[in-house]
Amino acid sequence: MKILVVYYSYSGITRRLAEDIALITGGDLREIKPQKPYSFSYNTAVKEAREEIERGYCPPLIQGTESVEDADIIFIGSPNWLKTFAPPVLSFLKAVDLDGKTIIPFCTHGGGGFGRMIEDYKNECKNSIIKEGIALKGDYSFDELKNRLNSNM
Ligand SMILES: Cc1cc2nc3c(=O)[nH]c(=O)nc-3n(C[C@H](O)[C@H](O)[C@H](O)COP(=O)(O)O)c2cc1C
Repeated sequence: MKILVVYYSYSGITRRLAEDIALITGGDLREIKPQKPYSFSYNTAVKEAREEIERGYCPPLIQGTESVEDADIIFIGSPNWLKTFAPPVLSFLKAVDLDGKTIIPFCTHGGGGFGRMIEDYKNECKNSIIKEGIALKGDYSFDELKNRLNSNM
């Protein structure tokens, strides 16, 4: 069973979670990178994110859209941005063929859990099997993650 761990991370917390998931599951790691990075200023980044999410904008990517044909299970990770996944993840979902794939969403957040992310994945990936997924705050422990992964797979 081939596992792929795909993620977008703005400030590194989701990257760490993605790396831990890849380590525990033996999956391949793939980072999604937008052509134009979001502002280093948190407040400006929130404004940019809000504007893009409101209009369903898919920012062009410089990395991450290679074929996922070989993967059976795809973990897809994002920070919770205004209750959903970050726009570069939407670009990824639209760029690759996820039909028939099992998707396990994961996110890191500042208290809002998945928000409405799971519903948004279900809307975007109508022909995929969307599992319950893993939402964690940045201060999760490796053992906690291991337990959550065991109950998800
Ligand atoms: C633009 C923006 C919007 C955010 N919106 C939310 C939110 O709606 N709910 C929440 O719990 N956290 C929110 N956060 C906090 C992030 O989800 C959290 O810090 C996350 O762990 C960051 O992951 P990263 O380091 O991989 O980018 C937001 C952060 C940013 C930058």
